Amino acid sequence: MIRRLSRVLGAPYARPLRMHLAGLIVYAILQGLAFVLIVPVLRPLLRGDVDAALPWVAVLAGTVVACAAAYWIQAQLGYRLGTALSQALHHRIGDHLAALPLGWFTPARVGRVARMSSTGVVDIMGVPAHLLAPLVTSYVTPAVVVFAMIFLDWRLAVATLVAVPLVILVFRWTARLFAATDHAVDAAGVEAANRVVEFAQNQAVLRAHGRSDFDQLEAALLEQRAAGRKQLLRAVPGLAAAGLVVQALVTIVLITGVYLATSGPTVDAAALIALLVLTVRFAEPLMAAAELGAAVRMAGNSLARVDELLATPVLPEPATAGTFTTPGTIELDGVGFGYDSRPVLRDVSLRVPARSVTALVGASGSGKTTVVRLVARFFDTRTGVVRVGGADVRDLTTEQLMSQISVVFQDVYLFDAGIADNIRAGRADATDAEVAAAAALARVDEIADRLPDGYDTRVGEGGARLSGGERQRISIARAILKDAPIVLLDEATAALDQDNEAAITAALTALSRDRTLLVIAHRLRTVQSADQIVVLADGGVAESGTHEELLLRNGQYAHFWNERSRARGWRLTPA
Ligand SMILES: Nc1ncnc2c1ncn2[C@@H]1O[C@H](COP(=O)(O)OP(=O)(O)OP(=O)(O)O)[C@@H](O)[C@H]1O
Repeated sequence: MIRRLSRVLGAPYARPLRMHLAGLIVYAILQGLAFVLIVPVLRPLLRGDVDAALPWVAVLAGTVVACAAAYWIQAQLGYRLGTALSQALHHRIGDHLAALPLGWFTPARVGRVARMSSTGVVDIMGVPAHLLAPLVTSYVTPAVVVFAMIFLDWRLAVATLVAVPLVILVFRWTARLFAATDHAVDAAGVEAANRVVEFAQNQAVLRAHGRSDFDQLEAALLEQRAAGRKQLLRAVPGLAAAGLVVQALVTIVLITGVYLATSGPTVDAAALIALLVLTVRFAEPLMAAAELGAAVRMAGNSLARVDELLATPVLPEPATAGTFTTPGTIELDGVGFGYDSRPVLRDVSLRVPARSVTALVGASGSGKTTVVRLVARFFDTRTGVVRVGGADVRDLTTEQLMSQISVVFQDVYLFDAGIADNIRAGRADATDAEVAAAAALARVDEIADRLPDGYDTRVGEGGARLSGGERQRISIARAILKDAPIVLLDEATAALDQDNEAAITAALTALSRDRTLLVIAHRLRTVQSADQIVVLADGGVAESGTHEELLLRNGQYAHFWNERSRARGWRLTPA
């Protein structure tokens, strides 16, 4: 666990972790020594020789003080280390998330990351903060006393040592019992947490269907309970046996001591008292050690999940920045891609010239969104090349690629901040005047005018206080402010009221002026007026051309157009 923690956090933390462990061992040894020192203190006292005991009392007092100091230092260190670890883990997770391909972020994974960075990190920081100390002392302190006992009274040492292999065996057995069900308990916990989030997020759908229950959550909670119960049932024999063996150890020491004391004056009474004090003092912690081991293993599981996340490959970044040979262009050349083994795109080639509008159309599931995601490098292609500004996107740094592209998707996410702050997310150093100009072009000024605090009105979490159309206008203002040469747009499918519709049309016209636009088009007007229409079907480009050219060709597009524009169906909504 410590080794893995050191590896995950890197060199700066490996040393403090090792130091903390060493400090704990020193503290445990000092504690053991304090027990052992009872012997030279008691020996003269039992003979009635107080003077001879005094120097040893001083040594004992010194050891106790040193022990208390060591305890204080290691407790401080452990707590500080725990807090620092939590911070470092959050940074490591955050840095890695920032470098992962955008396509990695599915809701289930986001749920897992949330759990990992909350309870998972708390579990992990608990190890140095408060689990390691009792675990180390419950093993090391008795070991020191038993070792010293070899020199004080070997028979008492033997009596203790016979039980040690048994203790070790039983503890390992208990650990194995816990470990066998750890994975199931853990997986059930993750599943239940994800389902709770899903339940909360889908309240609108559930209520619309008159449902207050959610079978999947119910099932996940039952599974979690069953997994916990199964673990307990399987581990109980081990825990009981551990308790029994520790009790047996105490009894063996007691019986041996009493036997030696009663069968003649051969036993060292002081050593016996020290050993008895130790066995009584450590019986309980030793029994608890089996359970503490389980908590440490749970933390180990959380750490393994963090490790797994950190091992998820990030998008490889080139060492040196690429060069744009044809700024503002997009090109897909023989692109093949699939989210899993099923190919979504087989061989897509298309070219979007600078400052032109290309409309992507095709049946639902034909891969329009996938094409746009590949241009923004949410994923890397399996075959073929995606070029932006003439450069292979894999040769561009994320910063370079993102400087070329603005993305306006349907599921616009706004931060719970003011309208102006949300627009400024497009370009952090924009002046107020620039923000206002972008807002005016995207007709956001109309929204700000009717809100109580104007541009400073907070939009609520995710922009909840605004309508879908209003959110999209803010996102268009963001893109206008960013002023990237290429705009990737997923046109809204939802029907908008007339005002919003007109405002968005005006905003999009402003956005596409002098820019390259690749749009997943749903409105007839957008498709009709595009410089180029690309029809996707069967994982490839079925046909491409202008509206007139494609109608003349009388192929798939003409067929769709005639059929669906009459029925106002397909994926095109009338302007
Ligand atoms: N994240 C994902 N994981 C797995 N499969 C996916 C994922 N996203 C899309 N797909 C699948 O890839 C195929 C193409 O989806 P895509 O969203 O690109 O189509 P689309 O043409 O944009 O569809 P629509 O018009 O309905 O939005 C679909 O079969 C879809 O189920």
